[in-house]
Amino acid sequence: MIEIEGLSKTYGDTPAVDGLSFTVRPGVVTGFLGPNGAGKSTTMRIVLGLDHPTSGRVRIDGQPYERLTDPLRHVGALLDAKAVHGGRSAFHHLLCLAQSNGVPRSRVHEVLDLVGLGSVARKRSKGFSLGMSQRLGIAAAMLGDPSILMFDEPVNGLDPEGIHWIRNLMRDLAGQGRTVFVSSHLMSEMALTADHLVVIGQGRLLADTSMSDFITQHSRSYVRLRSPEYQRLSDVLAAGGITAVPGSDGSFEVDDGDPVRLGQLMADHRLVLHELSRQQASLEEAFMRLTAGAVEYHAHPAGADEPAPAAAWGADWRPRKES
Ligand SMILES: Nc1ncnc2c1ncn2[C@@H]1O[C@H](COP(=O)(O)OP(=O)(O)OP(=O)(O)O)[C@@H](O)[C@H]1O
Repeated sequence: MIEIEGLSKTYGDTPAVDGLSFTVRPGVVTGFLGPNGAGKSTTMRIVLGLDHPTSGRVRIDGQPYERLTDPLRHVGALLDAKAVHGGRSAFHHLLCLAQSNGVPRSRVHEVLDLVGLGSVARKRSKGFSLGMSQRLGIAAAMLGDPSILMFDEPVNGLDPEGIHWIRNLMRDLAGQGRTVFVSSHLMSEMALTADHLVVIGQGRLLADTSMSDFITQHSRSYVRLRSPEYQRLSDVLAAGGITAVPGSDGSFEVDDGDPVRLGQLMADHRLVLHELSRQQASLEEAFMRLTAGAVEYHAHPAGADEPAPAAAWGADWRPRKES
């Protein structure tokens, strides 16, 4: 596992990471989320010993990275897909890594086939597309058959087939009992891939929880009802003591409503419904609500003189208490 304890990193006056503590466990895919500049890449670089923390410590299977013998056999990482010597072929790039980590040559062929680059193994990597470079980076991460894998934005540049492939790969790796730690800004993809989430903002920990708990705690859940008899629906709800707010398309929304109870109530009043559906916000909505106050970079709305105000949406929203 990866254990991070009281980690801080300051560049000049900029605190990139600020007192972070969390543990990434084996057997599940852990998503690492945060707005731009939140400190995700800095944290991952420190885990790999590529940067030194200002304070705090990181342990990989109980040891600091520098103490690992043949580190590629313990932890494989994809941080920057384009950080490859462009004059080298995919095969030679991987062979150099293999030789310096006591990995047999045969494994190079294995990982090239695994990521689908077997047919271009002898081509120089400078001609590779972003998606091909990502696949080469994933091959490098897998080279030492490590128990811990870290991927920084691995789906960046991949086509839909590639995205599907890496989603299954990460889930398979976790299913084999490995530790999989992955950052991405693609929330829909993260929702399908990760079981657990670590969310940071401005270098600080905002959440360390399961995917389902994160969505439940940081989003609104409600039941939507729609009927051709709008006024009768409103009256039946009010008579039943149910607080409902008008939604779009002539619907009503009942926060934390029970669809069974609502359906029975409507049946008792012989009211025709065109919709009775439970609505749960997406990971994207939950993420935006949680991090609204921790977003550093805001776009200027077209034609506006001022930038969009920080935390404009969701600023007054509070996470629900755990029951
Ligand atoms: N080498 C560096 N020198 C100075 N400042 C840095 C350096 N690396 C990162 N930073 C700063 O540290 C903060 C965190 O950056 P980091 O790249 O870790 O964030 P991130 O969460 O990975 O962002 P993104 O999602 O945009 O990739 C930012 O303010 C960034 O400008």
